[in-house]
Amino acid sequence: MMRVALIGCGAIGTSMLELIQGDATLAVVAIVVPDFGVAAARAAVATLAPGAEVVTSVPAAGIDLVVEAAGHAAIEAHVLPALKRGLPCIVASVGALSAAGLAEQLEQAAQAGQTQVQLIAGAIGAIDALAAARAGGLDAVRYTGRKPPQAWTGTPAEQGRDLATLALETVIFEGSAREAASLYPKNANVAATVSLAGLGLDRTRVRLIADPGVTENVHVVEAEGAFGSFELTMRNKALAANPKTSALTVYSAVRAMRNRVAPMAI
Ligand SMILES: NC(=O)C1=CN([C@@H]2O[C@H](COP(=O)(O)OP(=O)(O)OC[C@H]3O[C@@H](n4cnc5c(N)ncnc54)[C@H](OP(=O)(O)O)[C@@H]3O)[C@@H](O)[C@H]2O)C=CC1
Ligand SMILES: O=C([O-])CC(=O)C(=O)O
Repeated sequence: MMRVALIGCGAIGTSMLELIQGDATLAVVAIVVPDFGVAAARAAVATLAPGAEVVTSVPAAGIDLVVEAAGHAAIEAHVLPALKRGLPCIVASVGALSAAGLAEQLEQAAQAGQTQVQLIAGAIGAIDALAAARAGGLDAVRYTGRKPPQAWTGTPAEQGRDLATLALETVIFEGSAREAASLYPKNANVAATVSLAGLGLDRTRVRLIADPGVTENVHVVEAEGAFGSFELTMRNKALAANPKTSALTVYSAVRAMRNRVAPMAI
């Protein structure tokens, strides 16, 4: 039985707990949330993970794996120290690596702890193909993220426009994956993932679109290189608890956890 510390108890965290309830190979024994979130998290996990303690940092002992589903700030606060202590970590907030030096810090921490940090594919597919294609050389990688207007609330997309009354699809951002991930920390983790698997944060072109004509989170990746080319379109259903976040992110995190304990991984 693998003992897991889950960082974050929001839309992804609670859906993960629901999905792995009763899984004999995985036990979430600790749930890490900010100080002010402890009471709410205790209520939320009372039935989903009654054996888990709700804490404000990863416990010093009794943990085999750390799974982050909290947000960019949690990487520095919790993932870096856990790696240094030798705990393997699974990370959903891949966009955090857009911050200068953080990718290198994660690598150094994992080396110091003789462990590994795994960046999950999350809401996007074809990361395996893209990362493999990189070995042969990539020429161009473009990512387009299209979500309903309400998914962009609380972001710079609100500047100069009223998302609630948007009538036409509107490009709210065009630029590098690094800028996208840093300006839209809750909406453009996928941009960072695609770029880290492919041409890097600065050479991957990103477009983000608020579109009143869609109900799903639509992610498109176009890649060209020595391998040939591909175009991928994902039409992801969002989690009811958070319109910014695709349900596939939860399934991706659960897959990563199960692959750690399964006798055969795919
Ligand atoms: N790779 C991918 O494809 C995707 C990645 N993501 C990433 O996953 C993150 C979580 O998504 P989602 O669950 O929908 O978001 P929610 O806002 O629903 O939940 C976030 C949770 O994390 C907690 N939290 C926030 N900061 C910290 C911290 N420093 N330490 C511990 N816990 C913290 C929050 O606590 P409280 O409520 O008390 O503030 C809350 O419980 C996103 O911010 C994004 O970075 C999201 C979608 C796709
Ligand atoms: O869940 C999604 O559809 C994508 C997302 O929010 C992100 O990339 O941060």
